[in-house]
Amino acid sequence: MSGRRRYEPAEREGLRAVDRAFADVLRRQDRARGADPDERVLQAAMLASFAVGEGHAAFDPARPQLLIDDGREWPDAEAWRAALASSLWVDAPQAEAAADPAMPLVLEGGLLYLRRYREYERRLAAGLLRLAQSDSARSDLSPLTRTFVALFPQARSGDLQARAAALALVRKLLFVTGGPGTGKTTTVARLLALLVAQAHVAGVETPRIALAAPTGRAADRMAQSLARAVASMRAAGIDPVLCDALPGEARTLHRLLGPIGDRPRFRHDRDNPLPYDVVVVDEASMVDLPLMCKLVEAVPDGARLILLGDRDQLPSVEAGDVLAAIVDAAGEDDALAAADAAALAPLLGAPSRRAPPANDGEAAQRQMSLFERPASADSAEAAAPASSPLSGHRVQLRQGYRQSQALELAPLAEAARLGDGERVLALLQGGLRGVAYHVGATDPLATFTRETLLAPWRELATLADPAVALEHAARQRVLCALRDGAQGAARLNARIEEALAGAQRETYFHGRLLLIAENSYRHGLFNGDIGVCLRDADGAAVAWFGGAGVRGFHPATLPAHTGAFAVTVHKAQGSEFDTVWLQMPSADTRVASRELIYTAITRARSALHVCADESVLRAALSRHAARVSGLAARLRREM
Ligand SMILES: Nc1ncnc2c1ncn2[C@@H]1O[C@H](COP(=O)(O)OP(=O)(O)OP(=O)(O)O)[C@@H](O)[C@H]1O
Repeated sequence: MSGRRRYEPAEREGLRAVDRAFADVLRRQDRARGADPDERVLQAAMLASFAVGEGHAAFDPARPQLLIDDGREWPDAEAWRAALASSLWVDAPQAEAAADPAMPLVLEGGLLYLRRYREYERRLAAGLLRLAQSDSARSDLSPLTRTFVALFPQARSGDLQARAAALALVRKLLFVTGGPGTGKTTTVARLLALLVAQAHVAGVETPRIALAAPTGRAADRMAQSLARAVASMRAAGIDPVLCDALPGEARTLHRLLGPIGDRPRFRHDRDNPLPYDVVVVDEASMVDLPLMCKLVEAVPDGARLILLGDRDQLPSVEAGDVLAAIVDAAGEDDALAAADAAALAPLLGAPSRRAPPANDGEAAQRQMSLFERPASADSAEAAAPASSPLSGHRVQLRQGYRQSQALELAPLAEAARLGDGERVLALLQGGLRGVAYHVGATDPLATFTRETLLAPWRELATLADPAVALEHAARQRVLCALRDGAQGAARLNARIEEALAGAQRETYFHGRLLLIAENSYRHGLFNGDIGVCLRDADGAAVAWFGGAGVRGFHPATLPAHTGAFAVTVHKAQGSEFDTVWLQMPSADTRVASRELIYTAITRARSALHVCADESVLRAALSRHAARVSGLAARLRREM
């Protein structure tokens, strides 16, 4: 949304003024109509408001400690829910019905929602189920076999990338998930070429394809990765007609949906859907509940939505843990259902020769499930649960392909993903190529690391060419768990600036890195965009940004921005850097989680420095960035 800033994590243990004001309004209205306010209801109302600020979709009366963990006594969850159920402020609509707009709160599935967020969740679930239930009519896929084999030579040996692409032919809704470098973009390039080929075989128009991502930076990366994937398809001899049909640019989701000034509504919605046949969204873990709802509603009937992402990354800063909820609803298992296996057999390989005739139902099912198991690492998987409408809509890519000679990241990322603190510490202490562990370090500017940290930025300050400086600007970042505090991004950034340019520095000194903190369509600058300040020959400061060409701005005209030598891990989502310094706080904080550490370390391309106390790392790795949400239950139709 133009002009809106993203909330960043701060160490905050108390309700906000806005949460108290909400309860005060309800209290005054209770009194105005002569009723005695029920303090348990008002307290829950405050917590429901606070919960949204903390990234939850709702407040769970059984888990108030997720929000405020100061040892206080809380009401009994069932008694609390009973009080809420009898309150005039709380609606309890049927699962698929809209809540009463006169009621500010909704109690559903044991969770207390602000009505607006309950509606986002309900509408999102309805939108996803609409797409999931409108799968393509089954057609004979044999005419695509030759193209498919050219695109996926490993298809018949259980290649999950091939499976994802094949499923896209029969699904209107598909989630392709996997860690960094597992080939999500590569798969999508090939999958899109396959969809184009399918249209050509069917004699229908080439599908209109849109690529989008939550931030400008992520959209740029998506476009670049896709361009590389298309170049490698051309080199492999894929039909140039298919390659030419793929889009060359990716947009932010806001741009795709079409903002209307600063209003929260978009030009494209259910009544005015997007003019595309295929919409692909990268970095889906960063998309929050309201935006995902608006996106899904804007996808027209009959069009495809393909979401790419890594569910182990931090959830969106704002409310909702949407990708994780979707993946939970789809089930961890991605074995092919029998009907899909049969439909995709011309591409992925025929069912076993021992397969019985198709009319032998039960036996066919048994035989098919032998065939369906992927030949890869997942052969131990159980059959896909048939219960969820989303099962069979997700493929999890598991093999990492991005090899770095310099950085041995994979075992560390895997241990962090699993929250295995002992293994992470053993790996860090044992020494991994490209990884430096500064045990107990609370300050990357301390003498023994100071010059290593500052050297790349001192070099940046010697550059004059904006394009070269911008390329250099992406090389190194300090990533912090928090924005505030001694090890927070704000203070560290200021100290790095002082170390580079002195206490008396000008605000826009030569070589200063900038981070845009809000979307501005007027400038074509977006939350998360990184720029660099350079002084021209006359000493005037110009802030340079990449994206659609190299563009210079007078710093005074920029939208809200901060320094960018040190940023929060949240702000770094969707970006990669040659060198990452992860600075953990000196004491444990509930903001630090395994998802935060996993996200931070997987931003590194060739070098990683970890500055952390062992106990802080252990505590963070033992914690999930848990979010309260009813989305998975709604998608499984359990709510
Ligand atoms: N099947 C494959 N065989 C060989 N190399 C592959 C394969 N799939 C992907 N790669 C290579 O692995 C690298 C990472 O691929 P890609 O960018 O598609 O991954 P990604 O999952 O989209 O990464 P990210 O999470 O960073 O966006 C690329 O260099 C790509 O060429």
